[in-house]
Parts: sequence; structure tokens; C-alpha cells
Amino acid sequence: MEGLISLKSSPRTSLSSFPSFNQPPNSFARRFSMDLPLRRSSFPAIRAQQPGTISPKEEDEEDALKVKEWEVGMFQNEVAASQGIRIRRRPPTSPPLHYVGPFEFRLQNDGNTPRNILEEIVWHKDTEVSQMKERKPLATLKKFIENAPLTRDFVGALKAAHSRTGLPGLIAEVKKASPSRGILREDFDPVEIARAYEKGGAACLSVLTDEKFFKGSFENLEAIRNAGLQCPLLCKEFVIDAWQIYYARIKGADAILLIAAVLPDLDIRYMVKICKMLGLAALVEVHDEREMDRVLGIDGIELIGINNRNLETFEVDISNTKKLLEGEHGQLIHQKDIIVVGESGLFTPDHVGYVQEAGVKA
Ligand SMILES: O=P(O)(O)OC[C@@H](O)[C@@H](O)c1c[nH]c2ccccc12
Repeated sequence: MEGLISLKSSPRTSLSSFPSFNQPPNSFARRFSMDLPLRRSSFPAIRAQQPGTISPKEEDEEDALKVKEWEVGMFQNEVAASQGIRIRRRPPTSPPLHYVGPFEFRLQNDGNTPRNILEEIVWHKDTEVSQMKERKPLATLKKFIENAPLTRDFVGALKAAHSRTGLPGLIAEVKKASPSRGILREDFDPVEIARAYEKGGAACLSVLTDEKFFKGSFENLEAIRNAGLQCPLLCKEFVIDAWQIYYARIKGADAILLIAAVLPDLDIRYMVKICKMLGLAALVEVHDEREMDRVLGIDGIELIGINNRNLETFEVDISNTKKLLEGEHGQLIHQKDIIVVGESGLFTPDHVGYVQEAGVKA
């Protein structure tokens, strides 16, 4: 509930800019924070038939909880939208059967199909993570972390490569497939590929761990971590829940990706802190100026990735890097000593030269 509290005091997350509710701004937040007056009497009684099963009171409580969970979901979407985030975290389910809130919420819930590939990935991730969390609760992960080997310095490795060569440090990616290009390599041996990258001069490696859309895995990450290489490892995931950060740490990550198109400011703040606590670097990825603005307003960020690929449409344009590093953004990045990673669509030395010229160091 930290979110609710800071939301009210933060001008960046003003709910008043949220466009799609035909009701006075903030009314949802106000109603929510007043501890939603659930009209118990309007919950039809589906009573337990036999003694010893769920009591009517428990059932009422369960109903109330469902409504509340649903309201929290709506509230999260509202906050995200107010920050210009178009990706909805979950499919818009209908309100619980006995919901007694405003009619507008029902209108929101048409269109149960994802609007684009990023949204599809995120919706699938939500289900995947809740299942994984059930099998390996956070408390269990925390115990493992106590005995996990130390992380390696991801940012340090990039800086060292850049100052040694005068060129951007290379993060070489271990990726079997992608939604935009299908299978990239059939005979895919992640460890062998990782070794070849390191031998070829990569400063760091990035390992896709998403299974469904990129044919990656946490097993690949773990295997590469156990292969005795020097390069620090980035876990390339779609993080929507802090649990994934702990899991990545256990599986051998030294850094993790956080995507601004998916995560509201407060999540990024919170997750960056968790990364620090776990000894991981956070690579915060942006694609447009609004995301860059948001991320530059967050303290403690050392690494920003500019993705030249729009993850919603797959369009690639390397001039995006130049555009996002011009003017005030570029100055702020310089002042804050942030390392910028140029991502996607870099095929030739000329491309690398172009983004380096724009200010990219990795
Ligand atoms: O194959 P490319 O165009 O060289 O792109 C690499 C990398 O930028 C891309 O894999 C990527 C960038 N951001 C991501 C977020 C999730 C998954 C993948 C990515």
C-alpha cells in the first residue's frame, strides 16, 4: 500500500490526467482510501449447504476480498495510465459478480485480447509468475540468497571496457528466438555461445530467460553462470513482480532489465532499491521521451537502455537513440553519470559509431 500513500503526494502521478473515467478526478482513489464502503447486504447469500463447510460470514469476507482485489487492479491500471503507460498489467476482467461500484468500471472491461505483443507477453508473465511464486515463495528464495555467491560488477565491466577501448562496451545477447524474428538459431547451445562471446571480447552477456516468446530459460542463465566465465550476466526478463528479481539473483544474474513501458514509477523506484539490496545492477529500458523523462526523475539509476525497437510494434529505428540523448536529457544523463546502453537494430560498425556519437557507452 506504499503506492497509495506516495501517490497522493506525488505530482507526477496525478490521477487527474487519466482520461477514461467519466467521473470527478480522484474519486476512485478517494473512495478506495476511505476503505471502500462495501454494501454487504447486496451480496447474495450463496450459503454453505452443510455444517462444517464455509460459513456465511467467511463467504461474505471472501466476496469482499475479491471485490477489493479487483479494485486494486483497477487502481493500478489507473496509476499506470496517468504516467502514459499503455500496457495493461492484466486482462481486464469483469468486476466480481456482486460488485456495487460505478457503472463506468463495467464499460472499461470490453476487449479481453491484448492490444499488442508487449501486452500479450506481460499478461502471460502475470500468470507464469503467480504459478512460480506458489511453488517457490519469496521466503524460500530469501534463504537461498543468504548462501548465493556474490554478484559481479556489471556497470564496472562496461565502464572498464569503454575506457580500455574507447568504444562502447559490448553486451552480447544469448537469444534463441524473438517474437519479431522467430527462431534465430536451431542448434542452440547457450553455454557454447556465451563462451564464444566472451572470447570475442564481450564485456557482459545478456541472457533471455523468457520461455514462451524468446525460447530462453532460467536454466540457461544458471548454466552460463556455472560455466566459469568472467563476463557479468544480465537477466533479460519481463519483470512485473519483485519476486522475479530475487529469482534472477538465485539463478546467477548480476543485473536485471526493468522496462519503463511496463512499470509505473513507483515500481521502478522500489525495484531499483531491491536490486541494490541484492547486489544487482538495474538496466532501466526506455523507448520514448516520456519514458526517458520519467526515468530521469528517479534517483539511484546508473544504467539506462534506449531501445531502438518499439516493443509494441517491432519497428526499429536507431535514430531513436540520438533523439532521446539530445538536449536536456543528454545533459542530465551526463550530470548524473549514467551509462547509456544502445539496444536493438545495431548490425554494422557504422551503426555502433552512430550511437556512440550520440552518447552511448555500451
Ligand atoms: O536483436 P536485436 O535487434 O539486436 O535486439 C537485441 C535487444 O535489444 C533485444 O533483444 C531487446 C531489447 N529490449 C528487450 C526487452 C525484452 C526482450 C528483448 C529485448
